[in-house]
Order: sequence, then structure tokens, then C-alpha cells
Amino acid sequence: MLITDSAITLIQPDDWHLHLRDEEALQAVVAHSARQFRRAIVMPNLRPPVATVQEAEAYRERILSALERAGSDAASFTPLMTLYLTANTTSQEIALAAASDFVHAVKLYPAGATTNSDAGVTNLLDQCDQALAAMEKHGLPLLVHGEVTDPAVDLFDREAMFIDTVMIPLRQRYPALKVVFEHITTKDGVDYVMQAEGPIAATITAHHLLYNRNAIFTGGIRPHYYCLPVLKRETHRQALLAAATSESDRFFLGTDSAPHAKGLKEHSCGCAGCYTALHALELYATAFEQAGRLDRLEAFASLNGPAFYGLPVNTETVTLERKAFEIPFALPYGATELVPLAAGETLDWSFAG
Ligand SMILES: NC(=O)N[C@@H](CC(=O)O)C(=O)O
Ligand SMILES: [Zn+2]
Ligand SMILES: [Zn+2]
Repeated sequence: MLITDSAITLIQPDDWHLHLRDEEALQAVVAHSARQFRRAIVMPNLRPPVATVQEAEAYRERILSALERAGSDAASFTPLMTLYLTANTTSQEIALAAASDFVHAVKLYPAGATTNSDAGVTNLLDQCDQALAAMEKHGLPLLVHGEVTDPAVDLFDREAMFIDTVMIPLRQRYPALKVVFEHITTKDGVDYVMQAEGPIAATITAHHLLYNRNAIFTGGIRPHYYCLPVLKRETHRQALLAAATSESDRFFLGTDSAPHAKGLKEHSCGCAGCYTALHALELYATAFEQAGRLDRLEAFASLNGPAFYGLPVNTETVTLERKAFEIPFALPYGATELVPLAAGETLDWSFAG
């Protein structure tokens, strides 16, 4: 990694948690991720979900075709596919996934926890024993949206509650299962991942490193800062920043870039998700610089993820220049528009390729 007053050059990063959607939405966003990242773990929460290896293969083809249509070099971006865990996921399907060279993980959505999670699992340990045992056996990681869905539990406590009621019993029953605690948002999540035994890691988004929950309510309600798990208080943001910039190799980059049409965000019941694929590395660099730890960006963005997934580190490098980047107010999104996170604001870093 090379850091000067005017630029940072690092091994090309990967995005270990990304929503690419499908059809015209996919077409609108895929080139943004391919511009900055070499690979991305692609979330399977389509409608209907990507639940089988065959469906993942077809989705992968659609992603590669969209890239070509967007004029990107399809060989320069590798979508790493995931399966959506359901009560019907069989151990045979897990074996097929593990044997394939393009499915890299299985995603747990607790039913009702987030966007397109209604096909998800209502009771993980009761419903998914065969699949989890097979994943543990084959070394296929489980990616977890770690929030309980009990409406009686306060929205801001759902991640902490998940650790005690699901994560700990899950990892007791399957101690060799590789688990990624996705988009962690709390000090509780950080503390758990830091001290837990066995194969566990966590992704952290740029928005959870940059903002606390006040961002959702600054001078009025700001739907483009609403995502799940929801932004938390400042003490939690500080814990996330400390973890991301720490010596621990258990934390890595996952944007959770989650596009929703402008009209569905600015709505009486607005969708959860922040769009960051356009300017992901600029946002992460801003957060790491604020912490005075730009020197830790490469490990977080480019080294820790491949190590956990057992994949090679990328060979290309990318450069960020210290040059103002004005975030557009809106981007084309099929027949509608997409509002990127922090639209209209200016960042100190620009991606230079
Ligand atoms: N993060 C979000 O707020 N939304 C994601 C789903 C998810 O990752 O939970 C989406 O698909 O829109
Ligand atoms: Zn999620
Ligand atoms: Zn997500």
C-alpha cells in the first residue's frame, strides 16, 4: 500500500456484501461495482429468491450479460454467488453448491427481518439442521443478517438480542461452521466477533462507519439514511471504526449497497437500504482518514476477506486521489431514479481507477 499526501494506492478491493438486483435495476448498477471492485459476494434476496445452484448459475449469467451490455469488461469483475437459505434447503443442494466453482456462501435472512426476507427462516436451529450440518462439513460459509424479528424487541436492540438467542446457540451446535456476521452495527457485534472462538468474521458498511442514527433525523426525516440494521448511536459507530481499523483480520469490507428507486425510499413506508456502490471506496477512505488510519484500509478492503473465504488476494491495484468528488443528486435507474448516499455532498477522495 502506498500513501502520499495526494493519493492512496492499494490492492484492488472486493465487496463482500452487495445487492445487484435484477433486470433493469441490475443493468443500472452493475458497472459501478465492477469499476471499483474485483469481486463481490452477491446477495440472493431477489423475488423469488436465488435458492438453488441452478438459479445462482442463471443469475450469474444475467450479471455477466448486464456487465457486457454496460460496456464493462466482464472478465474484470467476478460475481461470487450465494444461495438463500430456506426451510427447504437440502443437504444435497449444499453439496452441489460446495462442489460448484461459483457459489461461495449461503445467506440467512430471518423471515421478516429486511428487504425480500419473507421466504426466509422462522427458526434456524429447528428448520435448517441438515443444511447447516452440510455447510459445516463442506466448509461453505453461512452469511447472517443478524437481527431478531420479534416485534416486541426494540428495533435498536435486535442485533444484540440475535447474538444471545441465535448466534451463540448456532455456533455451539456447529462449531466448525464458517460464519460471517453481516453488516454489524453495534459494539455488541464487534465485541462478540473479537472474542468468539472458531471461524467467524464480520462485514462493516461505509455508512455504519460514517454515520450514527442522528443522520436519519437531521432537520427532518431523511429516508436515504434508512437501512437495516438501522444506524445506531455514536458509541456503536466508534466501536465499528475501531474494529475496522484494528489489527484483527476478522473485519472486512461489505458495502451492503442496496438500491431502491427514489420513489420507494421517499415514501410513507420507505424501503431500507443505502446506495453506495457508486462511491464506496471514497466513502470508506473518508471514514478511515477520520480515524487517522488510512494505513489499515488495505487489510480491511483487500486482504481480510479473501483470507476468510479462502480465495486468492487480487493482483491489480487501484488508486484514490485526494481530489473533490461531488456525489450526484440522482442516478438513472431504469425508468426511475436512484439517490446515492450523501447525494449532493462532496468527498475529499476520488476513485482514479
Ligand atoms: N440493508 C438494507 O437495508 N437492505 C437490503 C437487505 C439487507 O441487507 O438487509 C436490501 O436488499 O435492500
Ligand atoms: Zn441484511
Ligand atoms: Zn444486504
